[in-house]
Amino acid sequence: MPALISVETAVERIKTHLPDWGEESVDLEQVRSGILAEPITADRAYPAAHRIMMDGIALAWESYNHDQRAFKILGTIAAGEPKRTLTDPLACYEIMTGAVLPDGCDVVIPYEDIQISSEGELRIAEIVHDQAWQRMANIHPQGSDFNLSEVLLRPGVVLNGPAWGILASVGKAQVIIKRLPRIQITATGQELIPVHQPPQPHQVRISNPYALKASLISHGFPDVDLDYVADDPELMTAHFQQQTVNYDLLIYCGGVSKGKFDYLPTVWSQAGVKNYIHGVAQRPGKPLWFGVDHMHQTAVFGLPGNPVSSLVCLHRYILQQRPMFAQLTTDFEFTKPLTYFLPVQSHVSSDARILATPHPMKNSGDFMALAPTDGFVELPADRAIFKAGESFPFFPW
Ligand SMILES: Nc1nc2c(c(=O)[nH]1)N[C@H]1C(S)=C(S)[C@@H](COP(=O)(O)OP(=O)(O)OC[C@H]3O[C@@H](n4cnc5c(N)ncnc54)[C@H](O)[C@@H]3O)O[C@H]1N2
Ligand code: MOO
Ligand SMILES: [Mg+2]
Repeated sequence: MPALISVETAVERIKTHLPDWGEESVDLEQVRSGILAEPITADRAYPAAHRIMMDGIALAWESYNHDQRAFKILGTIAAGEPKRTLTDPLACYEIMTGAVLPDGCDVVIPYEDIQISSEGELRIAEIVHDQAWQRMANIHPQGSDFNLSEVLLRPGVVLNGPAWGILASVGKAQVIIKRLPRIQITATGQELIPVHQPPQPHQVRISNPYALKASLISHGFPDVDLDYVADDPELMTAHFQQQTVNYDLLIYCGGVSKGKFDYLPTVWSQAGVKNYIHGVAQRPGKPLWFGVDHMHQTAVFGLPGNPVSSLVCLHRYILQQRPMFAQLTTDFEFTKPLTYFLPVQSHVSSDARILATPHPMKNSGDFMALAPTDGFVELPADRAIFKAGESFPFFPW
């Protein structure tokens, strides 16, 4: 293993060398998570016409302003009808939320403030609660949200609920997004057995791939397959050569440290993968390996096999989460010159601070210690004492 690099250098190298997996067009009907890859502009003014905001009556504000309070009702206008015209300023239309304001009208009085009476065919709306309405009250003016061609969403935004609603509103039936990587997670290790088999004392059930896949899915990477390869350089080489063609991101766990059976770094190098990281000054996760098979545009991560190490490395380096900040609730000490990823249980205080209670694990194989936690904080390498009340980057699971 070469000299250890810092967490910041590792993050920078990944950012620099991670392949660009291009773009793809998705159908609006396939709504899913993703990153927008094109600018989205307003296809017309929003709203496209003066839009009614309250069910009630539409009339000429000048008449109201001249103290007229009773208006003959000429008809009823629903949302979805083309624009009408009020020619008699002493009259009004009943009108519904979402309808287009008729020409000749410039105020809407809600039903709550009027009374309607009938004399034969004639129907009269009388304003009974006067709220000193201004011109255009209860009307959402044309173009008051956005003008034609204004940029609504920029490339790079995360497609969340509001974004998909905007895409639908502007008629984007097809949208260009960043292509998500096809991901395979491969477990390695002679000691591993499938989950449904009873383990002997020298065996452990394969658990890392399930934890990693769950985190990938919950952070917007749905396309994840699982696999296993034995600790055998020939099998590992064959596995890599086959899978680098099928996937964009190959995540292996285990087999990247200094052991006699940690073959993967050699296997990858001999298969032409350019190595950018092997060893980061951090705990857990020190033996982290990262490289790129430039011929196939495949990113290759070797996550250290200890379960807490692989999960922390996935979150810190592959998911590229933007951290929040959280305050420690108790003092914590870690004296080695390594960045320390400390599992924490978080909660939000009544004054809107995220509080992080440390749940240190005994070692990086102690996966069960993560049960009460919901993420980890990153404690810098150049300090040993971390005080209650201090804030640090917080990465939720
Ligand atoms: N001489 C040294 N030894 C070790 C060093 C070192 O710097 N010098 N680093 C240690 C650290 S730190 C870690 S972390 C581990 C990482 O080792 P590997 O990536 O080679 O992982 P393995 O040896 O294959 O496994 C380690 C441990 O994790 C368990 N494991 C692996 N895969 C799974 C899985 N899919 N599900 C559940 N558990 C898994 C495995 O059984 C081992 O117990 O190396 C240290 N050694
Ligand atoms: O860093 Mo290893 O990940 O301590 O167990
Ligand atoms: Mg090992």
